[in-house]
Amino acid sequence: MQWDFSTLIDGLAEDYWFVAPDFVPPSLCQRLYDDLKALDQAHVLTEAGIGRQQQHQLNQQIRGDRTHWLEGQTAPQKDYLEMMRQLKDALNRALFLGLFEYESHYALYPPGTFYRKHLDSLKGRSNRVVTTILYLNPQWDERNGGEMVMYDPNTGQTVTRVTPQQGTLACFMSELMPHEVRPTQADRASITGWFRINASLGPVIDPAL
Ligand SMILES: O=C(O)CCC(=O)C(=O)O
Ligand SMILES: [Fe+2]
Repeated sequence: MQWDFSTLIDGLAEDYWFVAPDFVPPSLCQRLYDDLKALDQAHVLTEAGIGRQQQHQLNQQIRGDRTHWLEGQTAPQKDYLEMMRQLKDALNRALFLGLFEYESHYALYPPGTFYRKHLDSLKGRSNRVVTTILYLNPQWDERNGGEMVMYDPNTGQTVTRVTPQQGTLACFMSELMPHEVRPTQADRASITGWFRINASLGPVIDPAL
């Protein structure tokens, strides 16, 4: 299947962010959602940490989700990673971003959890360039909260509030757009991913986690 990313690319180029409901078809979303639920039932999701490796520290005050890296072990993961591969190529062709790879994880926020306002990439310190988030819950009830709120980097004003409804894709420049996950009152399921540039130093390459 060939995906058309022209509206996404225009939005990203103009505003540094893009959000579209029903961007990913329900059939693929539902297969991903079932895949995530099966992983959760198998108790393989891990509590998310802040930072990597040595700096990795659990911090429930900042974020409360459980995650699992997508590595293409199942058919729906393969299909989604193929879609993101096409998006990477389209972004590189249109915007010359030099994106090198895509790392992504399932995330499950249990009731009462959130992710405080943050940037996905600190200037000059990370190689995450573009963030993508696909929401997986069918029929999200707005009374459950759990919106993703994005802020203007200059004014701090709210730019958009995104309901985590199945099929909605959000996309933004990782270094620029502060955002947060408001407290959720129901299990909230998504796939967060980052397109990265290659931060290789000499012969040592820097693979995705
Ligand atoms: O799930 C979301 O809406 C955002 C998640 C997020 O900000 C992150 O994982 O860095
Ligand atoms: Fe984030």
